Amino acid sequence: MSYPYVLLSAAVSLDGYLDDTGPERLLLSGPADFDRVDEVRAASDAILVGAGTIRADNPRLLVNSAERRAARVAEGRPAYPLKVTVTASGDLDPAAKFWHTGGEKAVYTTDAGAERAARLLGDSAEIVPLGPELDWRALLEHLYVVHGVRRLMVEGGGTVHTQLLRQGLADELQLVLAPLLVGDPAAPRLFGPGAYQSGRLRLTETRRIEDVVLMRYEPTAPGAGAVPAAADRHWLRIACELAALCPPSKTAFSVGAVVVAADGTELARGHSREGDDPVVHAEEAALAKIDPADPRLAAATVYSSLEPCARRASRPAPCAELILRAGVRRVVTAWREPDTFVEAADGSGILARAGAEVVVLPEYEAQAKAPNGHLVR
Ligand SMILES: NC(=O)C1=CN([C@@H]2O[C@H](COP(=O)(O)OP(=O)(O)OC[C@H]3O[C@@H](n4cnc5c(N)ncnc54)[C@H](OP(=O)(O)O)[C@@H]3O)[C@@H](O)[C@H]2O)C=CC1
Ligand SMILES: Nc1c(N[C@@H]2O[C@H](COP(=O)(O)O)[C@@H](O)[C@H]2O)[nH]c(=O)[nH]c1=O
Repeated sequence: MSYPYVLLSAAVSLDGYLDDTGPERLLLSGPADFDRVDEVRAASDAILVGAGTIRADNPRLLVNSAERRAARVAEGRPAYPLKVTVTASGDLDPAAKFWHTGGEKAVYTTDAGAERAARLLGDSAEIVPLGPELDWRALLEHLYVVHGVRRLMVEGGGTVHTQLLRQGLADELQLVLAPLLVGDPAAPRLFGPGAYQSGRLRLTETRRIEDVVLMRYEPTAPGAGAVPAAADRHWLRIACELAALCPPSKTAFSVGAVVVAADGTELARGHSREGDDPVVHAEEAALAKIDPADPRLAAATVYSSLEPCARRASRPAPCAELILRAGVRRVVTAWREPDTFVEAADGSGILARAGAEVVVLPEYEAQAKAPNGHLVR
């Protein structure tokens, strides 16, 4: 399953509101920040808002800068990103600006919502029913596969942001804090109550833009079980970057590994042949840096650019076994082991038979293979 990179964008008041309850849209951003938003839009393949935002704001969601549109066209992309909305009711005003400005539009909805939306909108948008309920993963996969969307900007509102963050589907948050207070409990909030992934997000940037502050965050908590979260991709990418640091070898793979606790805390990382050990494997090196009594291991995830090994000549225990002994029960990898050194190595089988979950994210296979090009076809 491949999804676009999902960027949640919003401006909030000091007391955490997205808007007030007045009839006009509350301008939290200033001119320079709206221009930054325009730039982020121009770098996106699609922009999504919930039906509530269409009803409340009547937005156009355009790339306003002619230069940015021209640059998109010069790159062979449409002048405007695809505009996307979600609705369960299908209650969409056909006169809203959303349908009459910009480029292509798509509506993701339920089977029941699709009927009403089709009746109201005619052919002004593609209408995609996703079953009795709207499944966000199915929506993201459809955008990726059918519309070729690789970068999705989500511009709210709170109902939509809350679901994507809770389900571990947001790769990045870009929040602007505006120096004003709304103070009305009936106003919409950025994130609603409920169960989110645990732990702290990673702050990647802060930037003053006139009188507002842009804060960029990345969720860090691994997914649970077989279901990948956006942070799983981040950590697997790090494992692949570590693989590129390995001293080259003609007789062993170059692999990187990271061990991450359920709350997104990195416990250790390692790569093949690191330090003075010419045969150490990435997972072995990473696990050796963690106290075996660390209680976080039981709910941790091991990210390994290559499937953990099943058999070893140079050491008594293969990495699949070391992972199980450490108590880890979730592994995310990019690439199943080819027959180069061991016939039918099946580290995933060893792990799965012992009750561990093995998640393969094939979109990172090329990156995991890159430092091993001389060993595989
Ligand atoms: N400051 C900022 O940066 C921003 C502020 N805003 C503000 O936020 C407010 C709107 O936020 P909010 O009311 O939360 O609305 P949303 O834009 O999040 O839209 C919510 C609607 O989207 C549809 N929807 C959401 N999730 C699902 C799902 N899982 N399945 C099916 N349909 C779904 C439903 O539509 P339906 O009811 O049709 O079934 C739902 O009522 C406005 O006041 C707006 O001004 C919005 C964006 C950015
Ligand atoms: N009020 C507000 C935002 N609101 C967002 O901007 C959308 C309007 O887009 P457009 O009609 O194209 O100008 C609106 O629907 C909502 O998603 N965004 C921000 O960055 N800062 C703000 O202060």
